[in-house]
Amino acid sequence: MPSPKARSSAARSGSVPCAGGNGRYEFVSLSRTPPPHLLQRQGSDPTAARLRASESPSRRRGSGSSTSSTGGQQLPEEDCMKLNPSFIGIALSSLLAIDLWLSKRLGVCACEDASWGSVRPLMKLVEISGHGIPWLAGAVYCLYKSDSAAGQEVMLNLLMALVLDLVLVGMMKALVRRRRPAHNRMDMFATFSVDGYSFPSGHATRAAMCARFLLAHLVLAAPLRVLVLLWATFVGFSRVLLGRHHVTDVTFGFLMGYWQYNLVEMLWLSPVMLQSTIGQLQ
Ligand SMILES: CC(C)=CCC/C(C)=C/COP(=O)(O)O
Repeated sequence: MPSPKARSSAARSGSVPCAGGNGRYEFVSLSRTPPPHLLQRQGSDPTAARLRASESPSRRRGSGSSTSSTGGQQLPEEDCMKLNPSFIGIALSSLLAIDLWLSKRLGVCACEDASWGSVRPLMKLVEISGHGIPWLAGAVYCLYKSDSAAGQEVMLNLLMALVLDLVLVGMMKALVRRRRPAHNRMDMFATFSVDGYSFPSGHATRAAMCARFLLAHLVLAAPLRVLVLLWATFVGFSRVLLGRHHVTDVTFGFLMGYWQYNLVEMLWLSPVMLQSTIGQLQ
């Protein structure tokens, strides 16, 4: 084994330890060509293979073939590329790291002992206001109580939008399978199995979609319109404060909910269409 002193001087000079044939470690400079006896051994050494793979692309291209052939052993080019992180890969992992860090810092109501733990009950009320069950129950109740055809049409489409949202978010969660933040306590009421996953936030999609729906189909005074927008924003923000979601889950949830409303408009069920569909079924 190399002494700590040897290890630190190796780190300074950019060299790495390699196991020699007699079991001892020898140091090879990354910037200089290794001696011939080490070149031969690198062919079967995984550390050396990793080093070759992380060589600069210009040096690899210089070999003029589709395989790397340092030390006499052929290494497929695609293997080298997998080990070489792309710019997009680095950008994505940096974004992910910032997301994790920010979400953890903002999760100030994640439990009672957290810095804003005392407002957790209030945040849970906001959570319920964006939950699927009160919205579904409210839409069914209004549909039942509505005595105008126009009112029934709007409520029927709100019901369709809410079901569509549950299906699309469920599919997306099952596809992405991102875990919820580690600091989340899974004490949410009435969840589906996919709600164990984090991406995207179902509350954020519902809040964005329902806000657009209400603003488009309910004649509301200006202060109420502002209140609807504030409610939707707060529902999304409370997901991160409660520690339920990462920031990116909520951001994507808002975008998805906004887009879902366009889909609802495209699929809009009109009484005429419903009557003709029912007529065709009979
Ligand atoms: C049981 C019904 C009808 C809906 C489930 C609603 C729910 C719990 C969604 C999860 O939301 P987040 O993804 O924002 O945590």
